[in-house]
Amino acid sequence: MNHRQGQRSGATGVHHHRQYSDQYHFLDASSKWLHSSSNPVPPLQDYNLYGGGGRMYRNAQRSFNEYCMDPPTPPRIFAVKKNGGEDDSPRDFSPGLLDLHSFDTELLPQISSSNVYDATLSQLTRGRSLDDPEPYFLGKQNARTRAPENIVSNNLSADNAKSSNVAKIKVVVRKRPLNKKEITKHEEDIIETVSNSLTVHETKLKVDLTQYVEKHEFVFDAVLNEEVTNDEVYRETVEPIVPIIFQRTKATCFAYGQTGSGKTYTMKPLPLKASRDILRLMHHTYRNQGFQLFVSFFEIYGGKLFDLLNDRKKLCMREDGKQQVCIVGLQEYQVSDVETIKELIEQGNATRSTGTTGANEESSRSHAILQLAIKRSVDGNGSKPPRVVGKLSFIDLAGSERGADTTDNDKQTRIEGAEINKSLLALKECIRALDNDQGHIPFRGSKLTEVLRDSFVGDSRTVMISCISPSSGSCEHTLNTLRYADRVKSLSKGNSKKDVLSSNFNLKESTTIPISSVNMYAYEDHAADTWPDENDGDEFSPPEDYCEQMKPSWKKNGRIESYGAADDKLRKPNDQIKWKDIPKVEPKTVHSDDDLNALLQEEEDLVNAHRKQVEETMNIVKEEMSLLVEADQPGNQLDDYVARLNAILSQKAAGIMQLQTRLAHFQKRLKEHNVLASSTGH
Ligand SMILES: Nc1ncnc2c1ncn2[C@@H]1O[C@H](COP(=O)(O)OP(=O)(O)OP(=O)(O)O)[C@@H](O)[C@H]1O
Repeated sequence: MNHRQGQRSGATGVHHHRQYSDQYHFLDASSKWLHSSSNPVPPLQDYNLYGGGGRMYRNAQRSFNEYCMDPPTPPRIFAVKKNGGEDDSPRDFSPGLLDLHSFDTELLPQISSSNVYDATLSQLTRGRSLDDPEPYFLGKQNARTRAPENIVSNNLSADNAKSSNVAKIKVVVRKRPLNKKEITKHEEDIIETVSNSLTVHETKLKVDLTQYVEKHEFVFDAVLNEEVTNDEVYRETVEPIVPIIFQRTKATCFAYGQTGSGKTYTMKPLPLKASRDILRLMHHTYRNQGFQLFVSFFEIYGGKLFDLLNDRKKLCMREDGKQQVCIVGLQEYQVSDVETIKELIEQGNATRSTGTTGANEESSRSHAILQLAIKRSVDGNGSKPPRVVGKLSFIDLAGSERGADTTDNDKQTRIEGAEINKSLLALKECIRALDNDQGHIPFRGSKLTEVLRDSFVGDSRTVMISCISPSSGSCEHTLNTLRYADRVKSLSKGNSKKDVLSSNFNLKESTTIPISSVNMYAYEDHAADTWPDENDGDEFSPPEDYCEQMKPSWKKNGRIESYGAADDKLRKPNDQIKWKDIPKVEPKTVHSDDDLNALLQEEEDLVNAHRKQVEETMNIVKEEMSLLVEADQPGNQLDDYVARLNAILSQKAAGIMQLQTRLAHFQKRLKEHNVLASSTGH
């Protein structure tokens, strides 16, 4: 019997503590009490009380995360106040707290958040216990009638809390407000959000030119509407993963969406907010434990790496004997205050290559990766270089709409677009593999996924923020973005079909990738610690002939094509196309990296051919419409009508046949991969 069990007595397993002041930890709405240095968090002991609802809940969750990183002892009782308080909104608890839910003590809903502190800590520090009847703040007696060991055995150890509290893949959608341009053009807001679901109201035309609205409903882990602030975005996305990177967990968070949808607006503040929290943890929770924070920032352009904090020095990526990826020569800065981090981020952003698209003047055209690495000295006296404990990288990958425009005459722009599309395809494969705990991760599909290699192995987390524009003019892109997000979400185990409530599309299972740009925040590797020396090797110089310093030529010559034109050309594929015939690509389909590359290329070709076919179909439909109008006119020429209709139908049939042939070929390739992958055990 351990110390804790020894403290229990009676048939109900009730605790009897009489020295309360240092035995309770209260997590209330008042973050000043929780986090201020003048009022440090008391050591967590037997009882922990969490408030629920709105800000109080989030603070509770944050503190819970912190606590679970390094609990002195497993907690005994968690009290959760829910469905009440200031915002009075019922809330679901996150998986981590859900575990606690069945063991909680519910506080009376009428106790407001601001009163919880008074109603709890002040009571208990005055000598009352949760064991004592205290109707003032205890609603139900759950905690006092449940055996404490149930709580201990229900995943409240640090490790379990770590893995259960933050979902492996989280998909969040953020809708931005209509901008001035859209308002001037009288574009409508077609996105309706309710809780974690959203509906796209797509206006469509029938053949007789009458309008109708098609609704597309989606459900995600969270849907953030136009009123949600960047602070709230942070709390919903990155904040929960900050504490776990102290425990060797890798996290990937990326924003995805068409140009101008708000990716940069959404992602830009996140690294700084994360740094602030990391430093706070280092200075308080992990004070004197030897943790250090390092910042690095680089970009991938045209498959090459450039250091954004070192005069755009060209970098090289190498793999060590353990297949750890490292970026040779990447400059890392040790930081201990938020101001310095801010300056570094600004410096990197200013160095980053951006270009102007028709839709967004500040459009980014490369993938930028900002890393926050947490390291720790193992020997305590600083004689050995610190080793990486965890890293959180913030990646901004953008500009792929230009790749979508197949009519783009600018070769450079087309190459950029193709590279980004390739990244998206490869990323999807990696996330698939990640969520299926596959041994083989197809990270070689693109430079981006190669760099992110370590994000896809071991205990890692992925957060994807899908940014969407609310305007009717962006409907096609918005649907593409949401389908991609939905596809990523459906990769989560047990999530497969139920996520789309009533989608009219069969595209969900298709092999298409929406053509949109991506911004990512991602975790990067521990590789710098293991290459070229297996044990430490934090600092190393690149081989001279390996990394020559040079400025990219596109810096002077690059130009960005107008994006707006592409908008009209992209249309949802005709529903009659038998997308449902396309087999679902299971993760096992990947055999080797070369195979994957070839497959990715074919997928891209198929998508391009499909797009072209849709464009042609649009033209044909226009022709058909005018033919119908003519046919309705008095005195029309029947022979002429029949001949033209014949020609149109033949043209349509030929286009469909062509695409079907290509599709059948691709299906065959997918099957081959599947067989190969199965036979080789991948
Ligand atoms: N949630 C929001 N609230 C207010 N303004 C927003 C929001 N999201 C985006 N904006 C504004 O919309 C414009 C475009 O946003 P942003 O530059 O973030 O787009 P992007 O998706 O990063 O585009 P690109 O892919 O071209 O880089 C900016 O002026 C930004 O300030």
